[in-house]
Amino acid sequence: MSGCIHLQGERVMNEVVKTTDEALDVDIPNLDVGPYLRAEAGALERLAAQWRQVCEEVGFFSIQNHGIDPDLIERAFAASRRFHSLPLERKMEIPLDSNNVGYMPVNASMQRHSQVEKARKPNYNASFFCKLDRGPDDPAVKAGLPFMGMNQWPRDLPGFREDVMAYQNAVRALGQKMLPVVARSLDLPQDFFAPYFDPPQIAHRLLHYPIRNEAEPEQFGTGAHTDSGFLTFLMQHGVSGLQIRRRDGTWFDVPVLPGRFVINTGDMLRRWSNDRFLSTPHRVLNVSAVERYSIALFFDPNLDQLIECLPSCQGPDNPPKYPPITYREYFTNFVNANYFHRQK
Ligand SMILES: O=C(O)CCC(=O)C(=O)O
Ligand SMILES: [Fe+2]
Repeated sequence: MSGCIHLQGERVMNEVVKTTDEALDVDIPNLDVGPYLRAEAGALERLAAQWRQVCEEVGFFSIQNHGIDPDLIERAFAASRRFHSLPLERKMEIPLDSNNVGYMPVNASMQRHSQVEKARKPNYNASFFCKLDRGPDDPAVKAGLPFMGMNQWPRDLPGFREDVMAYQNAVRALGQKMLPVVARSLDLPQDFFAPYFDPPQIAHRLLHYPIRNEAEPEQFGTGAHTDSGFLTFLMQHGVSGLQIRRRDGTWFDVPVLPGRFVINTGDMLRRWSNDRFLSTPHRVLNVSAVERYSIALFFDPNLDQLIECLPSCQGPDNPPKYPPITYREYFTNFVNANYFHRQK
């Protein structure tokens, strides 16, 4: 199987990918980021060319040789299992708050922001959300800036915060390292994105998909949607369920790729790039007989930066399609539409 995955990655790289449908016949494309991270000569430009192709044609891909310690990943999943195994009352001591951090039980959100298809049922996943771990003296916390407050941590769960934050810090650092690749893939100077991610807006989500009631049709763990931001780094853990929509409207089952991150590009990058990069619809259906765990880290621009059509994605024949917007405005609309606690 892994040979097959590798060959598929090469096929996608060596031939021109024509459509999402063709690209998604066996696997999502895979990019080896190792040579770039080792600073090998020419690796940045080679990776940027591959990155451009998969973002223009598929919007979803995996990466290998990303340098994140497998033990750290295991510890993060162990922490997630320990948290989600707590009694509901314990988890509800830290309910998802106005900054969108804390615990959200099943059936407490619905993909209403999505243009993909009309959501008919709430999402059947429970999630622990956290962001950058700001302290009480952080200027953003003191100023009460929305979505930039302090995290809510469960009591009496030794090591949970440490393991979750170690994972977040590692993936965040990887996100920062990918910025020059995204910049070069869009024909921009390497350091173009740096000021927009100083610091980034992080949403870190430990997802738990309980076993589904098979009698319930359309009981999606996560309904069809596109992600709101820039890059999503997803780690699955043994159990599949993620599906990507092909252009013909059929759904492709993403295999579980041990140790590899699945990366997808989100709405803000699509808009920033004047629709050059995709924000591909996806959903989760846990058809297995076991619970599913995944960890999503949304690596997004600073909320207060103005996102204006990139200079390399416009021209006389290709005027900007969207007015400038802050990520704060876009994200606030997204959260208000999708999360029930925002409607109270
Ligand atoms: O759990 C997954 O595999 C995907 C989750 C997802 O798409 C999301 O949280 O936006
Ligand atoms: Fe998503």
